[in-house]
Amino acid sequence: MNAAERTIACEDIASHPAFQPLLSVPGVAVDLRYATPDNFVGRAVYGGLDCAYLRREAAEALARAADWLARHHSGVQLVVLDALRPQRVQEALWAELEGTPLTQYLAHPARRSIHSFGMAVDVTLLDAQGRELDMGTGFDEMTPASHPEFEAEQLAQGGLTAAQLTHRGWLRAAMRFAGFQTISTEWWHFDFGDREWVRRTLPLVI
Ligand SMILES: C[C@@H](N)C(=O)N[C@H](C)C(=O)O
Ligand SMILES: [Zn+2]
Repeated sequence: MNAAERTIACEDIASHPAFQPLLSVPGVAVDLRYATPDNFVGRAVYGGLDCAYLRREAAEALARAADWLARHHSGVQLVVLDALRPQRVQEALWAELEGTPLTQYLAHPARRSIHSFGMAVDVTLLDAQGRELDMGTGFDEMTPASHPEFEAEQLAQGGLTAAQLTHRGWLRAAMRFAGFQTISTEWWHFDFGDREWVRRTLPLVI
């Protein structure tokens, strides 16, 4: 397969059989922050693009995570903050942070984000009233308190509370049950499948 065959234009996703709309995933709310100015860039970076999709296998896994939550924490629901993110948007996000230490919170566009294959998702939890559960930091808050790897230290130092870590634990348990993997720097980010396999094998959405 050559490079052109291994890319899909975001504009063609709606009719592509490998992708599933997020709105069809049962038990999951959708609030794509990069489609609004409520993100670290401060403007809607998706423009007119419809990015509310995941690859089918990741969407099915998200439905399993939602089902696990419904069974274990009644009234608590997943809300998707970002999912499929075309390569052009990853490049725009990178340009915002380039030259700063905050690039540690982004996949380099040349290496490819798992989001750009439709195999990563940013999620948090809503309570029964539709309010976000307190996770200690907000989505894309690029500070040590957002790092799962520092949670024990943050708890000991009073930077995070036990309740906040309990909420993160519910989210992580649901997502891991469904087959997602965590990363060390962002509590909200989950990848589906082996990252290197995804990068080697799946078509990039541009
Ligand atoms: C920017 C942030 N929300 C994110 O998704 N980071 C990961 C690591 C990525 O860029 O793939
Ligand atoms: Zn992410």
